[in-house]
Amino acid sequence: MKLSYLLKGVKSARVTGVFPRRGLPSCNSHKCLSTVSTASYHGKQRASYLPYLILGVSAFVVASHQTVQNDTKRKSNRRIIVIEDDVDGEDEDEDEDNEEEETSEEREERLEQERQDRIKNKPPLSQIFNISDFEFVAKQVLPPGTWGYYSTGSDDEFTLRENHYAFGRIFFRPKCLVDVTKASTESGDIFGATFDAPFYCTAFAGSPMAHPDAEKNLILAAGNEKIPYLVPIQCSYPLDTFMSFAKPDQENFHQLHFYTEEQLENAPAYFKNIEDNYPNIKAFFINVDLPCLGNREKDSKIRAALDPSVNDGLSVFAAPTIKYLNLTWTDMEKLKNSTKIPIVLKGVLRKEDVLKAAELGLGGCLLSNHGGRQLDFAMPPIEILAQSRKLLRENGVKDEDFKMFIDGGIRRGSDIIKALCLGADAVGLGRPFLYAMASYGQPGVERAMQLLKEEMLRDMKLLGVNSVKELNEDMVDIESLKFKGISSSDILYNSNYTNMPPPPFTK
Ligand SMILES: Cc1cc2nc3c(=O)[nH]c(=O)nc-3n(C[C@H](O)[C@H](O)[C@H](O)COP(=O)(O)O)c2cc1C
Repeated sequence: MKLSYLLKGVKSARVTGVFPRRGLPSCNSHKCLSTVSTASYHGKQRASYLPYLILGVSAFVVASHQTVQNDTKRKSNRRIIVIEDDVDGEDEDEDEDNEEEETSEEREERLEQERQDRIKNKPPLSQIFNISDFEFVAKQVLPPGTWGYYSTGSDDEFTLRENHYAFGRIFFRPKCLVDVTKASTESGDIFGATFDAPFYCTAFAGSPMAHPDAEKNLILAAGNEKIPYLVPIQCSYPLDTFMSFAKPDQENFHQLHFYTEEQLENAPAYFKNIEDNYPNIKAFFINVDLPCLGNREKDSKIRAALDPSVNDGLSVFAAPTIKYLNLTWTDMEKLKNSTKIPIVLKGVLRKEDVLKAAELGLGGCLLSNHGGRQLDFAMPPIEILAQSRKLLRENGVKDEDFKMFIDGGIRRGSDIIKALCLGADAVGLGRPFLYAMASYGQPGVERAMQLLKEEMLRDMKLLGVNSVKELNEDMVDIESLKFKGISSSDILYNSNYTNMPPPPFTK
């Protein structure tokens, strides 16, 4: 294997999709994502990485030699081949020469061609076994600028990682000898609706960069799988067109945020329109986590590395200048009094605010840190959930009177079950469905939903429960939940452990 190959890794390309039809800044020039020079970026890094890499690999070879004599020769030979290839530098020089000769247009074309090849040769859906597989494929087929926008967290991304890792600190206490032949993932009652499973596709901007049909994939897949979709206010279709894609009996939620005082003043009229014309929208989820935008540094860095002159389109998402309306509890009370549809606060991050929302008579809270994209070091929602239900119950708020949702880092059926055990009525997933859509369109989103249902059902049976109603705190051990950032590593075990292979590309 050659160093040049290792360093090239994921290649970049020009964006081919269109950005929003409506409501969002246009990116039709594609310049914002005409990324282009991942290779030259990597190229620049090469010179400085090379000595370290050689030193590192050499040290590894020496260490292996001392510890495992018998096996050393074979192993080190393999490693040395890597080094010799690189130290020898023939291919490397050749590559560099080629790069020097290549104009930026040629490079752009080559990178785009390479991405198109990956799109053509992507693994069939039948090779996708879990949500991480979708992520792997999306990372390969999306232009790097788009990938950066989707995958970024804020600042150093502690919260982004903790969202997911927190689930790894909860363990199950399964019951044995239970008849689970009738187990079902069907949700409980959520604002008068029931679904095939208690998870939903959450609201996110930027779908048109993933697929030309954008959010249409999501609402159709959600309808076929009987899963709720949190229809985003930043949808790239006008609301009436978009809702016409839904099945007549398909029930959904609607996410809202406000940019201006005028929009806030017009909210009652907007609510009335929904009440009169879209009775299948069962709740409004209003953002309370957007007094300003988080510092999505990875996104900015990737774009800057790709093209320092880029200053339009997508950058507006990460720009500190974008202004949302600074809502307060007083606004929320007025909003609540202006509609019959239950209001859920999206982005609550402390149990005291959950109680306040319940006392205000709101419909529920969605514990969310925006997928780690707003305040870094905000707590993982699953941990706040464990505290919040307890506080609500202590204050006499019945579970059925106040709905709890969480999102962020949920990637497995077991994560969904853990959240239900700790008092969630349903959980939201964002990037998983975004990546499934980017890689495979509507069938991908449906497959992602099916996988989660299958995982949920299997785990419920293994837990010894038949329905989501039976999932409660007694089924989990959360002793370690509060110990954030701690990971134990069994080096011996890990050195023998083989990583799960990613889904194979056909070429
Ligand atoms: C690319 C992207 C765009 C998003 N845009 C919005 C948005 O416009 N409004 C909103 O309320 N949340 C938005 N979110 C946050 C999601 O609603 C949700 O909180 C988050 O994705 C959950 O984390 P997960 O991606 O780990 O599942 C966005 C998330 C992503 C990844």
